[in-house]
Amino acid sequence: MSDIEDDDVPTLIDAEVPSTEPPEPTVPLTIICGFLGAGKSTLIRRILTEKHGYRIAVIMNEFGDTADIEAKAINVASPDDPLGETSEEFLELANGCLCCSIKDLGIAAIEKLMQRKGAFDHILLETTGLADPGPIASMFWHNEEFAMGLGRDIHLDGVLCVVDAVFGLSQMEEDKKIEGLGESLRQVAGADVVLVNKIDLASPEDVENLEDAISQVNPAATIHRTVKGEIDLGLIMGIDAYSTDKIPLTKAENFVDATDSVCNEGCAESHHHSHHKGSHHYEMRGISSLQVSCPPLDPVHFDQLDAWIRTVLWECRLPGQDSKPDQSDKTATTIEVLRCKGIFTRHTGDVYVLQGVRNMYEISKVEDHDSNVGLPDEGKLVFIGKGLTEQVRGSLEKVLR
Ligand SMILES: Nc1nc2c(ncn2[C@@H]2O[C@H](COP(=O)(O)OP(=O)(O)OP(=O)(O)O)[C@@H](O)[C@H]2O)c(=O)[nH]1
Repeated sequence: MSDIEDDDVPTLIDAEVPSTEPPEPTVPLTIICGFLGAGKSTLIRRILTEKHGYRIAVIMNEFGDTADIEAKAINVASPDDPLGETSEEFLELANGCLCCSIKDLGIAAIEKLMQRKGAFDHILLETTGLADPGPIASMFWHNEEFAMGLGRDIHLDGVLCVVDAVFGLSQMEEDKKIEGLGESLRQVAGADVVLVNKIDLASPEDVENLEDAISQVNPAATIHRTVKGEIDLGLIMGIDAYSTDKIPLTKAENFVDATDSVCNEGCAESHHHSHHKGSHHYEMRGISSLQVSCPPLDPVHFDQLDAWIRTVLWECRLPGQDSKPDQSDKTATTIEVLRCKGIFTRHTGDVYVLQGVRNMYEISKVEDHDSNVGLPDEGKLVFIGKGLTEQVRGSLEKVLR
């Protein structure tokens, strides 16, 4: 007889078998910001009324004119509210879009919208003309609270900024504040896609100058020219600008030539602003960008890059610098990164993507990249923000080589 007691007989433990079901897809969310009067409402009105085949939920601060104009087309559908007392919160439109009005960007309102998940495929979130999209973007990206809740249903697809082709340049130039940066520059800096709208009212030369200024502030944004927000919605939605597990097409293009812009006015070719090529440091009114080539990184250099980003984003200083510049020293510049992106390889050949919004960032390996998406010969890192001087560039280049 065995001396193993019954109790000792190993029993099978119910191990949690990983589900083979693919995770539920999350709904992409695009933040729309724009200069005052640039044409945000016009774009949104178009989206809410035209037959385009997309089921989009648009969240706006107030219905305003949009709802008045579309009142006849609106079918207020609220089974729980036959009297329509709360009908101003959700309106289902004839073209399949859902219009939602919220007074603030509180998570609760968006949660309410998500109860209608399945009724739409994409969310557009309009901000007021003066909003800095950065804090809103970070609310939807890598925020622990968000990840536990709404993050299971929503992912940030991109930030779209509408700029007035006529007044945009002067708005950007005038928009300097004694302390910090003006909102128009923050909007351009934080955008993944910029619509230069009202090009029917501006000369081609003025449009080019404006696009140059936009590229100076944000070389990684894709620029499209529009009249009355007329654009293929596929160019502004589903761009996956914050993805860390694949390389979005737009981004790869941007990294190959960050100053290309595409015209939607029947103009087939991209516009090249060749005088910026080869330049790696741009500056406009305190806000600037750094674009640095990145060779394949061995483990030491990879760790150095990670530590560099951590120090710059979290401590607003360069590694090796004791502390952030003394606030009373007017000549010293504090570093403030608003957005960073990058694609690079490690010495093993694995491709990595860097994504960052303000002080949050992620470096992740691209598991399965589409070989059709051309990678640049060398990796590229782009930082957009304040105080990104030549000294900062030198410091970054030093840790990479
Ligand atoms: N000529 C021309 N007018 C335009 C174009 N886009 C918008 N407009 C007009 O410009 C004015 C302002 O447009 P809106 O769409 O209200 O601008 P907005 O960005 O929503 O404005 P705010 O919310 O007040 O900041 C309106 O009278 C529009 O009809 C365009 O491409 N060309």
